[in-house]
Amino acid sequence: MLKILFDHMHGWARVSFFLAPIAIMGEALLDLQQPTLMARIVDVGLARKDMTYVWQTAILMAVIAVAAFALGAICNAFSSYAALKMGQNLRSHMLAIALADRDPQALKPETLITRITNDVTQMQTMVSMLTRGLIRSPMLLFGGIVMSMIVSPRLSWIVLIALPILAIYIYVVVRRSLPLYTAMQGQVDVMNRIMSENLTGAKTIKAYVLEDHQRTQFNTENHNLQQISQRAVLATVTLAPLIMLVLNLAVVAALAYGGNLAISGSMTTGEIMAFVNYMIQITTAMTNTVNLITTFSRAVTSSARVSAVLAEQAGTEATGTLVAPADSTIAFNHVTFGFSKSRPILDDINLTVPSGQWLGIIGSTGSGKTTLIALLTRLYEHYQGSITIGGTDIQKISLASLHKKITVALQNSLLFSGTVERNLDYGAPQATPAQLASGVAIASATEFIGTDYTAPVEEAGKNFSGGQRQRLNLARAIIPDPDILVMDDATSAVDQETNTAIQDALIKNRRNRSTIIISQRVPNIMDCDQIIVMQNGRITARGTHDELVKSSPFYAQLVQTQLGGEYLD
Ligand SMILES: Nc1ncnc2c1ncn2[C@@H]1O[C@H](COP(=O)(O)OP(=O)(O)OP(=O)(O)O)[C@@H](O)[C@H]1O
Repeated sequence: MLKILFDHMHGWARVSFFLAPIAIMGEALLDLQQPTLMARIVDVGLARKDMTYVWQTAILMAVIAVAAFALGAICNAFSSYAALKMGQNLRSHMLAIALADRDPQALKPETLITRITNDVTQMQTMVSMLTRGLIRSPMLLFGGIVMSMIVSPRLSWIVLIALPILAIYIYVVVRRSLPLYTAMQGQVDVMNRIMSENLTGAKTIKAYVLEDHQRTQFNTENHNLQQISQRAVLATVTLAPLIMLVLNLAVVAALAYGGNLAISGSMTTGEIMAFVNYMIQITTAMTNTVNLITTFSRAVTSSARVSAVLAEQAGTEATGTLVAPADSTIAFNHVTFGFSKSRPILDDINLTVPSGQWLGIIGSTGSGKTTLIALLTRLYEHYQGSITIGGTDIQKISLASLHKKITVALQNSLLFSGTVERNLDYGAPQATPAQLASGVAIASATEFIGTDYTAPVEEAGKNFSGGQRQRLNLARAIIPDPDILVMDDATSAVDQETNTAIQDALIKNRRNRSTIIISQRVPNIMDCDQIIVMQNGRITARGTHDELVKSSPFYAQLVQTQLGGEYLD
């Protein structure tokens, strides 16, 4: 955990982290002087009726109080700065890892959100408390014990009885409550997942009239959270009152026994007052230590969850520094890939798409078409065989250069909230108005967005229909003018007429661009230079449309179903 903290504190934040405890040490030392000075006012000043001594000591106490205040404030400022900077850096780092993660399944959004917000906040609280409390509380605790014994050695048995009782009780409570707090954090993750499913899937839930089912599921988990929280709270509910009870009993014992000693003349009033004050300091320090232990343990759980995210970095550090070659020939050489070792999703794929050619991919659902593109864009890298572009292994090409060369329009690409323009120039911030207009026209999006690109886009583009969203996505992929354009079922929700218009516009503007079209619609791919048929992770047939209708029963069947018998002749 400390490594995570240090790694995310730089410059002044790190200096502040070390200066804060020094300041608080000064504050604690000064605080420890006050009860002794108070005793002197009573025992020396008041007893001798020496008002000069009383005033001098009182002024000294006031100066010490102001100095302690200043040191406390300095410590707070330093520790807050260190905590805020650490949190800021850690959050940015985690988000960068999440964005760079090329396996979107690895980091689940709902747990990621709790980790970036809640868990980092826990760690920030711990940095503040660590710098303040880790030094101050033990100093006040042990300093208070030592000082109380020096000031009133005859009352020290009260401390020696009270403190072990408290220490044992605190140990038992903390041991019982810590696992419950850890379980609470896990349950918050579950709640976040259900909340996010309910909110994002609201339409589906309504369509299937599943409101009651979802409500029951939510209420069950909500009840579980309440139960765990209740058990955690119950485990600690007696702690603070017990500390107060022991303190009060100790004070009563000090007054009773100390009073006796005072009457017999073997102890002074000031010594009793100082002892009582030290007892208050000791119990306050104990309460703070308990809070520190709870915060610390929560932060330990949080840091384990945060470090699981940071560990993803090992898998996300992109290799490759080369610039993508000008030649766009794509080659898959004996590529085999699976999410688990037992089940290959792509099995010995061999494929060449010469520069500037069009490739059509058709096949059964789940046959690995999208995965093929995921490999080409380096979303997953643990495959056997090699993939090259222009003869260069794609793993040697920098991600930035690769993604400039290839753009992908997916079936369900996300639109970001903002304006149409912000979405269109996402991959090409320098695009000119003419380039934007050209991309929009090719994607047949002009009819519904017109030429005013300042129109608003709501969260996830929900103020557009499915087909309109796809056309905006397609425009976004075309605007950077990539050498290789991939369309993965990118027009599946678009009506037939618009689909044909898009096909025609793509052909008209093809220049020398390689294009890969994944589609279940034969008309979308039938004019491609090469078509591959995929089934169960393998390429089972390849050729032109005319060749495939003869050689592939699967393809011929699709043509028969979608276009009718005359296309088979
Ligand atoms: N992240 C993942 N983890 C585990 N399995 C996955 C993952 N992504 C895809 N798969 C599995 O890989 C197989 C191929 O999926 P892929 O999306 O490539 O198929 P597809 O041919 O594009 O299908 P469709 O036409 O339905 O879009 C499927 O069986 C799918 O269940």
